[in-house]
Amino acid sequence: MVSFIKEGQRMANQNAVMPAETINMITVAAAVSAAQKPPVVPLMGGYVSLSKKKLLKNLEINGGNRLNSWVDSMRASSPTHPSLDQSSWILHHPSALEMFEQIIDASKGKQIVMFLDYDGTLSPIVEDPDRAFMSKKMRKTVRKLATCFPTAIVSGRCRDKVYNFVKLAELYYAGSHGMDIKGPEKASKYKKDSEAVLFQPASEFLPMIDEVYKLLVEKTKSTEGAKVEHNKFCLSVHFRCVDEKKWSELAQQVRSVLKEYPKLRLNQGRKVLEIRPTIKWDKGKALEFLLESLGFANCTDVFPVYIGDDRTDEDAFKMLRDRGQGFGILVSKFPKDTSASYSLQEPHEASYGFFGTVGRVEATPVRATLKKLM
Ligand SMILES: O=P(O)(O)OC[C@H]1O[C@H](O[C@H]2O[C@H](CO)[C@@H](O)[C@H](O)[C@H]2O)[C@H](O)[C@@H](O)[C@@H]1O
Repeated sequence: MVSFIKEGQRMANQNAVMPAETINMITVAAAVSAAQKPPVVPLMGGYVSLSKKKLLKNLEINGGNRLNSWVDSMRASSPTHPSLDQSSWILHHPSALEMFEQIIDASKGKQIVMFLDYDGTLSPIVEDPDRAFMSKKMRKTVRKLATCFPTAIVSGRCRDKVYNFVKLAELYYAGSHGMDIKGPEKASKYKKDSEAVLFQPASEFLPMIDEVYKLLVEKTKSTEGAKVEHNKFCLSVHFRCVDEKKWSELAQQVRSVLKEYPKLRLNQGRKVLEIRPTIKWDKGKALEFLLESLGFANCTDVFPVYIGDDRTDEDAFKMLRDRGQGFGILVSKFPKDTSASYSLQEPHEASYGFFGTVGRVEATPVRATLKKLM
């Protein structure tokens, strides 16, 4: 475990952290810029690339009004505001179900490792974040999948909470956007050594996160429908049940608290603002860390598959592209700029379609091997 921790710390500290403001500005400006442009067909699976200078200029054009930018960007990324052409997009991000044979061909002779986001991927998006339950059928499918491949859940949620939804002890869990990673309690058939995995690169931020949580709860209580969720190493401020006319007000409340905490940064998700430490760690780094702890650090015979629906999943999709291994699948009914290679329309497509098919393909040789042994 010690070696994983050291390696993880090295990975977390490797690059100087960009000042929180710069990161925020770039994130926001990218979204605003994309929303302002006419429909763009993304390059094969890639982001529309914008220079940093251009992004900052876009921010100036918006009068430096970062609050409205967050709100605009939240509207723009909401499925009710699609900005890309559906038919061109699907050509570049074909359905993972339809491309199943090609995907399986590409993974031949390699160890598939599955990474699954939770909200919007394994569970449907619902109004109350505490009631985003996963169906029994989905749980059964994920359980089956984990008997075939090493499987990890990678979520923005606090690890305990996501575990309570999924309830499968045999999985790896990366909560708080990958800042809280834990391996299965029981020995895993996939792990080459017996050391348990536990990695928390942002533990020094716990007192600050607790403090900001209390301040945010107090500050936002006047906004009807606002909800602050404590995700251990990060926080979520939910906009979903707030009247859209009040979104700017809520964003302003969040900003007024956050401006006193330059070591925390803000990202925008699905009708949510997510607050997290400015360490250089995200779902992509978590994916890399998990591959390493499973013994696949410099392997060419590993085939990671990451399925997710949100902006934060893009870090993992991009990591796979950069490594040139496996691929990402974006769960979305609507076209979005993405580094994922394939798409699925709904969470249930992921479960009953794609996972089920992968499970069946892998189960055949497993069964045959067992028969030989008996
Ligand atoms: O990384 P994820 O597992 O996708 O977590 C991202 C956020 O998911 C949750 O919020 C989203 O789902 C809620 C329930 O369906 C929905 O009400 C909300 O509007 C969505 O943003 C979770 O509550 C957040 O804490 C996570 O950051």
